[in-house]
Amino acid sequence: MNLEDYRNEIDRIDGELLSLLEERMRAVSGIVQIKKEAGLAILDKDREKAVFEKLEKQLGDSDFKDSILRTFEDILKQSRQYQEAKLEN
Ligand SMILES: C=C(O[C@@H]1C=C(C(=O)O)C=C[C@H]1O)C(=O)O
Repeated sequence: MNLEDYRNEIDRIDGELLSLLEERMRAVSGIVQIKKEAGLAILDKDREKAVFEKLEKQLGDSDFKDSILRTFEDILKQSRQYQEAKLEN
């Protein structure tokens, strides 16, 4: 594959990631409504530990481990920030 081929592949993958991230945020949006009604805390450390344990098990190429896990740390951080903003309103 040449440079353009790889970039086309990245564009396709970015499109898939975008849809999946939107889908994930829609689920987060449902969760924050439940938390709001039940008066539950946004941060759930046990759940986050379980999320990361699952991800580590599913990881295929260990060479990407640190980069991918850091990306998920950001995804969860954004998820919490979104929920905090929703709870403020
Ligand atoms: C979405 C939740 O809220 C927080 C964000 C999480 C996530 O984005 O995966 C996981 C746990 C919580 O700290 C949840 O409680 O499931």
